Amino acid sequence: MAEIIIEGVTKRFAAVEALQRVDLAIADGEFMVLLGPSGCGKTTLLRMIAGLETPSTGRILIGGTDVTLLPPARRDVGMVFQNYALYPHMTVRQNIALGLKLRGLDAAEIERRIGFVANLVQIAPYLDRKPRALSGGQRQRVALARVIAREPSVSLMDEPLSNIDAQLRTIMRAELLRIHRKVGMTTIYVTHDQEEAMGLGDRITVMNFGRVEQMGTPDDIYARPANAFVARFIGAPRMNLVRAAHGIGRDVIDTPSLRAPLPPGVAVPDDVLVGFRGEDARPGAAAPGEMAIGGVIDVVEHLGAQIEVHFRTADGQEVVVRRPRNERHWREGERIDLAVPADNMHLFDAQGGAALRPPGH
Ligand SMILES: Nc1ncnc2c1ncn2[C@@H]1O[C@H](COP(=O)(O)OP(=O)(O)OP(=O)(O)O)[C@@H](O)[C@H]1O
Repeated sequence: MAEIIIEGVTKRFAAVEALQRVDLAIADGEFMVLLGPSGCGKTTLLRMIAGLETPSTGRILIGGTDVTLLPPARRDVGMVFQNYALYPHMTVRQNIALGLKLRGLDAAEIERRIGFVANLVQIAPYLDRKPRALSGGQRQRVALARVIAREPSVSLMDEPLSNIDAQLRTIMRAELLRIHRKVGMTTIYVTHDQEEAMGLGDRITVMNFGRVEQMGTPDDIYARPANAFVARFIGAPRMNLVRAAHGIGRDVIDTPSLRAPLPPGVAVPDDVLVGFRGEDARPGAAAPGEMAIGGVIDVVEHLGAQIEVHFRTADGQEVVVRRPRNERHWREGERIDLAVPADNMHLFDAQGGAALRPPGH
């Protein structure tokens, strides 16, 4: 069992509080993604799980053992870094074999494991090459192979695909998932790329300023963001957040930009952000119970299968919608009404950013 528990972990570097009381539980065999903007503390948290940093306060447990003060070598974790960290003077085979020799495995077992991982990540033809004779993607696979061959119960990955071109990255992402399904080790994967996070994670932990903003399945985080930060960070294009600082009635918000029904049972303050995703707004009049929003088309961008249309609402706020290519002709300068189903509407407190939901949701 390699369940990982992070309990009240903080980390201070002089004046910087890199992590502020982080609590997390990662299940055995889970693929957990740590996602957040640059500087939010993802790498610091990963390095603490690896044993390369010590928490200022709190505890870390791996498989039920308190490892907070254990050195990296005694934690049974493998780490894949952004820069691969392969030994340049050794062949691929020697790079993979090194850690296995250090663990005292015999030659036959080392050969067996090299054969297995080379097959798994498809590097068999390159086993006798040095890293410099490999492409970025091939080096990446070697770095992965090296970790998998050790059979650690936990594997930690820090932006391992960031140096790979976009096309190969998509292939590698699918490969990572395939390998994870086969090998099943508990994996923690750091990225600032929300698309990568959505594609890979069984669950995602969204971080900001050293804090956990939300933890949940990709669908949870996409469909039920806990606050305005998560709503903006997940999804491309970003969720539209239209400010409504007045016009808030008992069961409807009515501003120059929009008219939106309020779900029953929600206590709504005087200053809210009304959120909806660009793909959930369709052109046309709102049916009863739907949200209506109007604006003038500012810019139209053709993206291939879809068209991204930027609007300006009556009170000057920007709204972006994404619609199928052939749905209609969008003319810059045209006035348009949009409708959003009530289920696709999100409400956030404009002050703290917390999602406003009826009790029990
Ligand atoms: N050794 C250190 N000394 C001082 N400050 C540090 C140290 N390591 C990290 N920090 C600070 O802690 C904060 C979190 O850094 P961290 O590297 O964990 O962020 P990150 O989310 O991984 O960012 P990125 O995506 O840019 O790698 C940052 O403000 C960083 O400057």
